[in-house]
Amino acid sequence: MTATFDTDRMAAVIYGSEKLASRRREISAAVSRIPELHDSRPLPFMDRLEKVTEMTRKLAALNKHLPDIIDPNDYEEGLHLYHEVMGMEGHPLALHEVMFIPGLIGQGSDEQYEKWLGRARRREIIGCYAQTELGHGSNLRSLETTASYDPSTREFIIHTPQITALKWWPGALGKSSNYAIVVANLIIRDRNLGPHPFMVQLRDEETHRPLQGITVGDIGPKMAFNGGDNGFLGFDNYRIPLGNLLNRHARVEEDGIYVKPPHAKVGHSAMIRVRSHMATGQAWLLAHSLIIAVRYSAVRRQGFLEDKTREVKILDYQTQQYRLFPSIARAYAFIFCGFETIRLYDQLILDVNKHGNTSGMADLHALTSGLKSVVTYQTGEGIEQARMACGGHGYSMASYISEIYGVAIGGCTYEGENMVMLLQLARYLVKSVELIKNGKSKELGPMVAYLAEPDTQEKTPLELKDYVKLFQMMSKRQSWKATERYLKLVEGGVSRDVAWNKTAVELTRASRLHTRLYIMETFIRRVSSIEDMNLRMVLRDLVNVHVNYELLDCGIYLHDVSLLDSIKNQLYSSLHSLRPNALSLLDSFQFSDIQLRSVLGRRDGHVYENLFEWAKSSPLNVSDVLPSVDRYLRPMMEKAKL
Ligand SMILES: CCCCCCCCCCCCCCC/C=C/C(=O)SCCNC(=O)CCNC(=O)[C@H](O)C(C)(C)COP(=O)(O)OP(=O)(O)OC[C@H]1O[C@@H](n2cnc3c(N)ncnc32)[C@H](O)[C@@H]1OP(=O)(O)O
Ligand SMILES: Cc1cc2nc3c(=O)[nH]c(=O)nc-3n(C[C@H](O)[C@H](O)[C@H](O)COP(=O)(O)OP(=O)(O)OC[C@H]3O[C@@H](n4cnc5c(N)ncnc54)[C@H](O)[C@@H]3O)c2cc1C
Repeated sequence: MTATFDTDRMAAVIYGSEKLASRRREISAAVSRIPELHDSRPLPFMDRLEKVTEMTRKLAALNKHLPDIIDPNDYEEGLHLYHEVMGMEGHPLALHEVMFIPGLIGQGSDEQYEKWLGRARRREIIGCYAQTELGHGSNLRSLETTASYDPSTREFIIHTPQITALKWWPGALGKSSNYAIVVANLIIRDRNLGPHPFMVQLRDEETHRPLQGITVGDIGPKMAFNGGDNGFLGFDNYRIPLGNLLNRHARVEEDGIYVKPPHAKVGHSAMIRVRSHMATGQAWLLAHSLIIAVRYSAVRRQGFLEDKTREVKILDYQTQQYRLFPSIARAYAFIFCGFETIRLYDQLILDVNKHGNTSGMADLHALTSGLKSVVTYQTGEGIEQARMACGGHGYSMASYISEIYGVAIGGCTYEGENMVMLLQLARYLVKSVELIKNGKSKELGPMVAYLAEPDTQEKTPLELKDYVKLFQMMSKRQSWKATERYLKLVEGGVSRDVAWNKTAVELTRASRLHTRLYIMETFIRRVSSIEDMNLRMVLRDLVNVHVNYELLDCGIYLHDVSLLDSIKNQLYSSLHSLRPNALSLLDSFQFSDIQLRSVLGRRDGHVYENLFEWAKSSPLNVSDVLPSVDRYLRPMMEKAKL
């Protein structure tokens, strides 16, 4: 089937500009010409140590070739080059670019930039972000690592009081990093001033051996990210200079006077940054799995429809389309709302760092808390459907989908466990409803203004604005329902914390609906702004799949469920309309075969030949008879014959 649009033009929409889309193609082509940058053999055949070694080898090779391939100051080009060469299984710089440098930029003073930023950017030093501990990840107020100020030497003494205080999980901490931003409780004269970020050297810059007073290592294999070295870290009264508290916002004077930051949570900026970027990151992961599944579904033939002389492509089955197409729509929706969220984050950082204006922090915190939770969960769902859509071959590592799944669902946990983050957004929604109840609707931010709208009669949606209206109504009702349930318990004498816990499931439902509404609205807004009519029409088909699917999926929140019948019919017809363009919508992401690392999803479509070659290359097939057969199996069978 031929598509009705040009994939290069769609790539420009996906990546935000024609220039970046074409630079991505050039970068992929450049990488394909440099064998040193390719995996030396398929990653799924490697054990953990081999993977870590392979990632480190490629990283060093990449560092060498990088200036010939990209403009080192261009973040987007760099990101693409990294994804192409390093893939998604982790590497020594994984946290350096994502949290260490941004953490330093967000929290460090100009003087501290002078000291560490250039060195970090040149990769003279490698850093990570060490916050989570063995005993606590979500509840930052209970972190146990301390940084006690000693005015006599103008030093902080960093200490791990017990095993639960060991830092645990930080990416690239175990074996690669020689520096870390360590989040520890600042203690001055026995007063605990809460978690603050400190720049800490962990290893000797010459020998790479841990410094005296530091215990550091790898935490072992994980569901994914096994090319990376997530680590543990302990401190035994380890001293660092006063100047190592990252002090753009909070300061300690030499005599121990504490100067507090303009907002209590301004030190969380590195986390907010990652959360703001997660919607686009997860969209790429979802798109990775979908292109594998859709390419395969366009090759695989199984069973018959009308024509009994030729089996049908499995992509023509309505169930296959229902399984895959709503996720294609979500991948696009996540990208568009992701870009919008990144813009909001960039604006906030400018406001905070340049003008000391922190007024936008609560809004962005609420938004990104909900967004990271909904997007990671739905991405996981979509990838798992993509795997099942490939039948048995999806289960093989040749598809690479299980690796993508493992990486993606890590996002449900890191940067704030999803339930915990949904409850953060819920605090914002409850406060908003309380404002309305107290006659202060004018104080509502634009994203929650709909919570004050009166209920109207539900009617079959005909235009996109009708879908938005219905979604707003469902979301509003759930926010009100959850808030009223919570307030009733409080009014009945239950403590706020217990009342909150007794309402928590309803609160998370409200957060999900609010976030899904935001995703839907940004998707519609972006598609409506596209000038190229050809592209806009295709994306409009995708939006149709999205709005109908989302509404059906949330149908239990409607009062009049009879509406669902017509929505179902609209969904089935929009799936059918999308079929000719489904593959090209994913080809528009322009992932190279090198980047995809999937035998099943290669561009050439020679699925069976490629699978057979892959199987033959299995290390188990190096000899016809394995030593384990000689050692155990044959003697066992011989014995049975006696
Ligand atoms: C193309 C190919 C693609 C390939 C892609 C490959 C992708 C792979 C990507 C890999 C990247 C991997 C990177 C992973 C890195 C992971 C790193 C980490 O996980 S770092 C550790 C992260 N940890 C967390 O996120 C911890 C979660 N917990 C918290 O954030 C907080 O504790 C909390 C938000 C749950 C609560 O905060 P707390 O400080 O305890 O606040 P209070 O309860 O006291 O609340 C008071 C008040 O403040 C508000 N609040 C909280 N945080 C913020 C904030 N940041 N900004 C503004 N306001 C905030 C909170 O809501 C309360 O408000 P109130 O008005 O009182 O209701
Ligand atoms: C792949 C990966 C990479 C990571 N990288 C880093 C890193 O680079 N640096 C770093 O510092 N950390 C990192 N982490 C750690 C990560 O940030 C934490 O695991 C995460 O914040 C969750 O904390 P936790 O593990 O303590 O879970 P817990 O908080 O113990 O969660 C366990 C369960 O308890 C529930 N729960 C907890 N609190 C509440 C509550 N208040 N209300 C309701 N339910 C609750 C949760 O919903 C969850 O179901 C990484 C983790 C992973 C998986």
